[in-house]
Amino acid sequence: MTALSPLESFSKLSEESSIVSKSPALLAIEQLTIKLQDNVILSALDLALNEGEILGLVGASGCGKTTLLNAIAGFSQPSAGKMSIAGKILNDDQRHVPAEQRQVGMIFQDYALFPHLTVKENIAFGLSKLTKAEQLEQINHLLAILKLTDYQDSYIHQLSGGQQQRVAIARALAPKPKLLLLDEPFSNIDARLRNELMLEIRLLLKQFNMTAIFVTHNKDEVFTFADKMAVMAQGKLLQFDAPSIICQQPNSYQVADFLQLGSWLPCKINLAGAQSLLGKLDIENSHNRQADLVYLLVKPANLLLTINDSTNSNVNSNLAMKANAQVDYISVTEQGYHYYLSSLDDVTSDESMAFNKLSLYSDIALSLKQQVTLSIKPHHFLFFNKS
Ligand SMILES: Nc1ncnc2c1ncn2[C@@H]1O[C@H](COP(=O)(O)OP(=O)(O)OP(=O)(O)O)[C@@H](O)[C@H]1O
Repeated sequence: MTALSPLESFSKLSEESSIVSKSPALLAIEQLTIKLQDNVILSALDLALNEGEILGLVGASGCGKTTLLNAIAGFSQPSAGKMSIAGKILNDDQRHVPAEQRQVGMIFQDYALFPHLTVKENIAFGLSKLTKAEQLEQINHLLAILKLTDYQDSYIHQLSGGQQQRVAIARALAPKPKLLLLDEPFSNIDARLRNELMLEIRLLLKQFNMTAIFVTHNKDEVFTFADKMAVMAQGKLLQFDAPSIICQQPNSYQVADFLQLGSWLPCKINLAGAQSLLGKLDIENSHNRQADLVYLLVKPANLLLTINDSTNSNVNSNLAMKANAQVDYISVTEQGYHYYLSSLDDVTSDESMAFNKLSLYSDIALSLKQQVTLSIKPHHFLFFNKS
């Protein structure tokens, strides 16, 4: 996850906790269905965004993220559903407001800036309805806020990727849209600069109280940039909430698995608790949720590692414990060694309980195929059905 300073985390959390809806949604989408060449691409999708909120849209390739942006921008016509911005209906059974009348700005992945125009001329594009004096005032204001004044007469190829992106944002903000759509805005930015730029642009959008939706393949960008997160799969919205809530309480196996919130331990729940190859897990109300086979979401920090090595004095008390896992994969990361562990063949008679790719970070150096003992720290267990 992209690291935030404590202050940034605090301010982001305060913002997240204050996003409770008090006024009608700026963007309201109800039961939106889009068919392209007779294929249903978006299916009965509901979404509401308040003024000033930034939404990060994630989902596997082909799930319909760009199709949703295009529908909001007015580039494609829904086959059913209703959509409105600031109370103005854009689409319903009778209406389809054309793109140019929607007050929606769009920033494309490659920015689509005009190479033959200067920075200033690029920003002026779309301001033709204003007088020359009004245009100049608006352009100078944006140049100053986006720190582009010194580059106003430069051509696009003379700018860095980050500067080009700021021009694209200035051009999109110039006509004062009610909603800004950004398709993978950070994918062309050098990883080293990305975090800094995201925080800068987030602050800027907040200054304008701009409502925005951005598409990304990188969930870490959502944590840094967005107030809300929408997880999509196969044209449907799986979960929509603040990113911190989705991380702590994913609503399905699919969401937790897509966001890689942890790894999976098969368990069987009966009156005694949850049975797994890492021992019995005490859970509340297990009589309410007896289930054949469920999957426990295991965050790396909740796994405890014991080395099965008689020379290690720290683990003498555990010498009687039998190894239940082996190391399958090792990499070195900032958080220590990263291991994938799988269950040993002889620890279960039931294949369905076997685990693999349990993810664990540790400072202890292990070798491939080394046998270890794993256990789970007691915590609020999250179990999911796979289907
Ligand atoms: N013009 C079109 N005609 C028919 N099908 C289309 C058209 N455009 C997109 N699709 C299909 O719609 C589905 C969703 O595409 P879309 O581009 O919205 O996905 P995405 O989530 O943005 O993907 P990616 O993350 O790869 O950009 C895909 O299966 C795609 O093949």
